[in-house]
Amino acid sequence: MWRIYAEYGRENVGDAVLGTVMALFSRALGLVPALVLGLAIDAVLLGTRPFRLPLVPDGLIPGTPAGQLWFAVALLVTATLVGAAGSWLQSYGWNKFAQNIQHALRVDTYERLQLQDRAFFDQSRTGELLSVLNNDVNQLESFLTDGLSSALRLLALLVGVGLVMTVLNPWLALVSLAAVPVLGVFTLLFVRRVQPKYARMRESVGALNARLENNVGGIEVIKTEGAEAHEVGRVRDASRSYLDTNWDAITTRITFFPGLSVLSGLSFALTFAVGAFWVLNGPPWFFRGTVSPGEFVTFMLYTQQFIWPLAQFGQIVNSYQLAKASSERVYGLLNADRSVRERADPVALAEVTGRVDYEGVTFGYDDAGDPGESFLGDESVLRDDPDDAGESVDPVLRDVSFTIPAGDTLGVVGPTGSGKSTLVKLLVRLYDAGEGTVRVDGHDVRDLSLESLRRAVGYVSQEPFLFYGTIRENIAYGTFDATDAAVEAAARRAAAHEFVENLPDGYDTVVGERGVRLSGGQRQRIALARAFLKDPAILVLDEATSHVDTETEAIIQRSLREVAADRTTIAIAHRLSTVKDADEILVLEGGRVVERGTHADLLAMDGLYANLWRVQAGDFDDLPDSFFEDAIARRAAIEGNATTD
Ligand SMILES: Nc1ncnc2c1ncn2[C@@H]1O[C@H](COP(=O)(O)OP(=O)(O)OP(=O)(O)O)[C@@H](O)[C@H]1O
Repeated sequence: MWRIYAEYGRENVGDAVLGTVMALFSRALGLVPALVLGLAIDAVLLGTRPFRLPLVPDGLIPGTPAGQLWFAVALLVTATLVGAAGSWLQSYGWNKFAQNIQHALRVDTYERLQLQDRAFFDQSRTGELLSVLNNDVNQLESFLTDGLSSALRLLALLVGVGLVMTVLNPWLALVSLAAVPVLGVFTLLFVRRVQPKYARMRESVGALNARLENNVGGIEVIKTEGAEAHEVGRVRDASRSYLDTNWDAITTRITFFPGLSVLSGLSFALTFAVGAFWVLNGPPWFFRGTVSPGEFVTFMLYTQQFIWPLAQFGQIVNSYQLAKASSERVYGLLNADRSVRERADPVALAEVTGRVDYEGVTFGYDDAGDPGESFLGDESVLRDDPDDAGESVDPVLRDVSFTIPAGDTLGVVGPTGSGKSTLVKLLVRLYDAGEGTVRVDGHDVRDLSLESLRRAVGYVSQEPFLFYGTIRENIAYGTFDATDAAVEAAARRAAAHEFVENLPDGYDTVVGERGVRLSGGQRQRIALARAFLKDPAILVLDEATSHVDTETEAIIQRSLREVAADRTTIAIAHRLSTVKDADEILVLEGGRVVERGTHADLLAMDGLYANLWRVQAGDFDDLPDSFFEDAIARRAAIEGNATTD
């Protein structure tokens, strides 16, 4: 928590100083009424001491009792009004301080989150991340606004009122101040008990958010599977877990506050008893001196000002503990380690020719960061099944080597789960290869600046993501300064222009969250248009046309021939006709390159590719029995693998 003050407080220190000065000022003014009241009783009503006030010249004080009374009233009113203005400025300063810090922290945390590698997101639950970015950052508000200012006010009180009380009557002050160490010990006990409870409570908020976010995202499956009751049960469990952890913290907290009040009340009663005895019978025990009724009233009012805020100390400690639990989660995210990092002095690719080399590349998803480590520590609820954490899985790519000369097209085919998508994810460094090297234009991708690497590569994934917004915004995503004409030209190439034109608002049609208002094939064409508009040196198409009908695909293929003519292209496809004209085709099986060559070479080899080609041509009769046996074995291997993932 203190780190937040150190790192973010500096820029907003002016607001904090304003808040603090005003807090102390209004607190000091708060001392005036009691002093004036006690003086008025003794000087005006009882006439036992002269009407004199510290810091006020005697010349200003009226000589008659009536004048003194009105003077006292005027002082009371002025102190109240000026105190209120001071307290407004205090709130203004501290609220501004808190809001600005939260804003900066939220943006920094998001920026840091964006830098995380893909493996981090694979291991994290979206709802949990949102919970940290939102709930935990917001949770800091109460302490940032009030915590430090209240603590400072309290300190000023302890010192200020304590001093005044000591000056007024040191013996009686001793009786009142005796409560301080007792309350301190009591508070310490509370902190020890409540701190782990708050940490658990914040975790269960995260888990509940993750569950809710997951369910809203998966609403279609929930409905089509008729799983509503099942999901209500799971949400109930997550909510119950939050309720239980929160209730546990609440019961501790609600015992603490009355406990503090009792201790404060006892201390107040003790001071009253000793003081009243003193007024009536003279000093008790070894105490010395006299106490007038007016002094006694002043003293009791100060004691009240001193004791009850001490009880409020509990509130500060409580909001500190809550904020601490949240700040630990925020810093957990800010400090989370990354495996994909940029070198200190990365090479920026300027003129990209587009040569790509893979050299002995081996990769397994357990290379991509230890799934057992979470940014929230061991007790994280990020993983559904923590027992699986850290389990080693077989490499997904094994010793893969190939070269794509600049401007060539590489087709990648192979059975499902053979590692095709993984292969291209290493090119854009969504993950880093465990062994071996991936090079672009002769540079190891790990030496390149991520910005220049990703600018050089246009990547259309299997399930493209569209943002909530218009079609135009989605196509121009990443090429934010594109003109409308360029957007339209890219859409034409991706065979998207016609359907976009037929939408009610054309390019200004809002696609809904994740593009839900479009069909899968339409989404793919928007993503293709996005890549065409980016005009990268290397184009990666991962099943980029799998959802479009064959007729539309033919149109896209015609454009692609033109688009791919002068740039390096990697095309992954199940539909072999898509890659038939590639300069080279790699056939992956179980993460290994098992065949390579042109379409004609591969047919001539009469291996896996030739058999897959027969399958797609519908020539099942020409397939050897070994093809089916291998396919069944492959399925079993993939499914076996999936259960250990
Ligand atoms: N994020 C991930 N974490 C762990 N394992 C993964 C992850 N993504 C993929 N895998 C596993 O890696 C293997 C290869 O997956 P990949 O997506 O590269 O295959 P693919 O050949 O592209 O399959 P498809 O043709 O079905 O798209 C699969 O066994 C898959 O279960």
